[in-house]
Amino acid sequence: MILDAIERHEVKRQLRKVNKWAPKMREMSDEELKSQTKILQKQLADGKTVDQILPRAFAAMREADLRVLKMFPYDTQVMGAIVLNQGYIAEMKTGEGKTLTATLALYLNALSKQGAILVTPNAYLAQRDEEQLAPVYEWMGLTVSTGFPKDDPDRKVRPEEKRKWYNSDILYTTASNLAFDYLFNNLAANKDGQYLRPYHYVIIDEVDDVLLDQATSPFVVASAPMLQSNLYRLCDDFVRTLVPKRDFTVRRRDKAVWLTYNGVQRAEQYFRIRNLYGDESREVYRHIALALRAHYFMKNGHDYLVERGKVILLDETDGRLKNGVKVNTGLHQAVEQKEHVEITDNQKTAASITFPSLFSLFDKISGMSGTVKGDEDEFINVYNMKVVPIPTHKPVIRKDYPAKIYLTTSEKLMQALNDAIALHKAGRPILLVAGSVENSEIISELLLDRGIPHNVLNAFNIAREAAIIKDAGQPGAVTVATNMAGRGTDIKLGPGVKEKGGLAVIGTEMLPERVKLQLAGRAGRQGDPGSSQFYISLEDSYIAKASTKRFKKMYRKLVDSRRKGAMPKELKSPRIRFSLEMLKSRVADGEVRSRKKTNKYEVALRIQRTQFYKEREKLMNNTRLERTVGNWLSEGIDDFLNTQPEWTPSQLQRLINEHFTYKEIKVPDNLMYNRKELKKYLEGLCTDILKEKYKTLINTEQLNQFYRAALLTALDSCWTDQVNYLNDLRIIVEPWSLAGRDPGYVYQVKAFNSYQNMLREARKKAVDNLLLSRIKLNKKNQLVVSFN
Ligand SMILES: Nc1ncnc2c1ncn2[C@@H]1O[C@H](COP(=O)(O)OP(=O)(O)OP(=O)(O)O)[C@@H](O)[C@H]1O
Repeated sequence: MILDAIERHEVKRQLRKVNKWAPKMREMSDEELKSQTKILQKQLADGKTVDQILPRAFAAMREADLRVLKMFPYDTQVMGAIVLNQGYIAEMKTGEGKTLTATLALYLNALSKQGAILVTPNAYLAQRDEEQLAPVYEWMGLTVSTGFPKDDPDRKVRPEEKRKWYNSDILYTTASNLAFDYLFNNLAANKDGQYLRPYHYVIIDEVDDVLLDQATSPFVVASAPMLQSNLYRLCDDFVRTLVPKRDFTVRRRDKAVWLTYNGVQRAEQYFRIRNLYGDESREVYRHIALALRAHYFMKNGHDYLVERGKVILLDETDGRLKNGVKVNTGLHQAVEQKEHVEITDNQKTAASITFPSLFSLFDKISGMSGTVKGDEDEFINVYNMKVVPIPTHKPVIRKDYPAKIYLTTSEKLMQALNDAIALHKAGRPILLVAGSVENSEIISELLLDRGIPHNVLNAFNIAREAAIIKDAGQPGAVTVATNMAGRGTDIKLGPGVKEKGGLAVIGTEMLPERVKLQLAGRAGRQGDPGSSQFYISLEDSYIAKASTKRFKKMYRKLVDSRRKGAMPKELKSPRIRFSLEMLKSRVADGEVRSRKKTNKYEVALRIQRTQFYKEREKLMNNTRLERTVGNWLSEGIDDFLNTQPEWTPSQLQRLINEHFTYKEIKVPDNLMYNRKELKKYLEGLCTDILKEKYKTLINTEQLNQFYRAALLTALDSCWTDQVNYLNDLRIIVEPWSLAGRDPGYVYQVKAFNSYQNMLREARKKAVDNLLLSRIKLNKKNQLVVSFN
């Protein structure tokens, strides 16, 4: 509390300073105002700190916002921006104008010419914000860009173009584009393929979505397809024979499912294996776990769609299609098997990163959102970010009615529809929110039956999103949407709508608290009137997923009384309301636990990734690799020789033909078969083979190029295996808890050892690449290397 007070005091002190500058900025001509950018940049160059120039910079940008965008950031918005500059989270209610708030903090932090990035949860918002705000940044002499092609998001982009984006002073992008670019930048074969500069400052818009809700899905870059495993089919068949409870246990709250003793025995019989938990059955166990997850946690129309023979995953929090996200390697394939569609190639993970790891790479990170209340502790503990609440500019007058609860889905929908239609007849625009794509279509049909014209916004018609939102605030407009129309969507009210009571948000499903608040927040923005009303049934999927024995008992009792007829449709008992609250908080706790678990696992990967990328970067920038090559060869040879205590001539011959040269080599008869002599001989052999290769090359630059390609290829392929191993390891260590051991601990030990092994493997692979590769020059005298 005391800290909060100090914080508030500091924010107010800065705000006063900004306001003091305001009249001076107002008097300036446009040219004088624009020249502030150069003046402030010079002040920074002369040694002033960002905090010292904040008042003048904010005041200048604020005046620019007024002149160019015709909006003057309110005091509350300046306060929000001060918090953003401190590297904290500004908690600003929905509709308070976070988009405009960010302009101040981005401008200030871009002045040092190291780049300032604003991350939004989806491309629609990034593009909308960039287009709206580019005029003011450019007016002030800064460059701005989006971090993806605006014409066609799927267009392949060359490194030069990306470099231009990332060199802009200000960049608007999505967290997933940022993650992919980071991974690809670090997979580049040479400097020309890279485009990133060190990360400086980032504002994460809707920070709870990015750092909490999406914290557990890793972003994955895939490489060569793995051999398709028929284990998907076998395990799918097997899982269909299992009986819940007897053979396996499902714990929905943290999405865990495991075989019981009985289930393990059945598996061992079915697959004719001795020990399901043994190393040799690792893959069988993993595929059974995947099949169980596909069957018990992934629901068609909710978690994924099957469209034209393809399974497409849906984002749980915002109902959008997930691009490139794999929930867990292999789950996608397990779902495809369950749905009997063609199984896509399961690709090997070449690189992967989670958002928390990605953002830990920035010098300064800040965030904003309207729904961070209740998660302050997690932000402080995990990210060291304080949450600072910002007052609203005008009081919020939106009416949030308590949820109406029903027994069945159809009762709930009928009531929601009746109420919606009444409001529609009164001329208010309605946003009718469905819990899934499937339900949005059902609601749409019901509306059609009643002759109510409306728009539908779901993952199927994302292309029309901007147009649909534009109409959504007109008098009498009805928009049916999944929770895609949540975060960030700004519905502008049409003429006369305020007088009629503003936008009415009608939710038709029980939702996690933050998603619900975001949806309600589409109405009553900027002090406008508006309302929100949610309709819940005890059959909602949120409830089904989290239900307990006690809850189910209560449900059955209610069904009984309903049969007897004596019950009103709306359930008003405080006990039911209370049980639902309990259920909600249990789900939230489960999510916190699951994030903790993921973060714990991610730590090992994060440390290894940083270390690996550092090594890789060093190799890539080294222009004289002879010494490194010499060391790697020497270590690689040691590793080969260490694989057995004694060597016979025929074994040595085989080693040479497998890893050194395909040619017939005559090993001298007088060679002593001890380690020292063998190593000396093999090193000599390496030198000869390499010398032979050099003859093809024309200069030392080409030699270095060859070395680099050989070593990087070796490192990358071993790293790919390592990332896949770590991914699999998460599932594999789970049964250790049955043996009373902490799976997290087992994971860390195994992960650490495997990194050392990977480095050794890379040395050996490098020997192969250096010696067994074929090199030639093409017609333009460029080097062409082919590895096996
Ligand atoms: N200072 C201002 N003066 C006038 N209008 C403003 C001002 N600031 C914001 N607005 C308007 O308020 C509306 C809401 O702003 P915005 O969409 O940025 O809110 P938000 O805080 O991002 O909401 P959400 O939490 O839903 O993402 C927009 O229409 C914007 O143009």
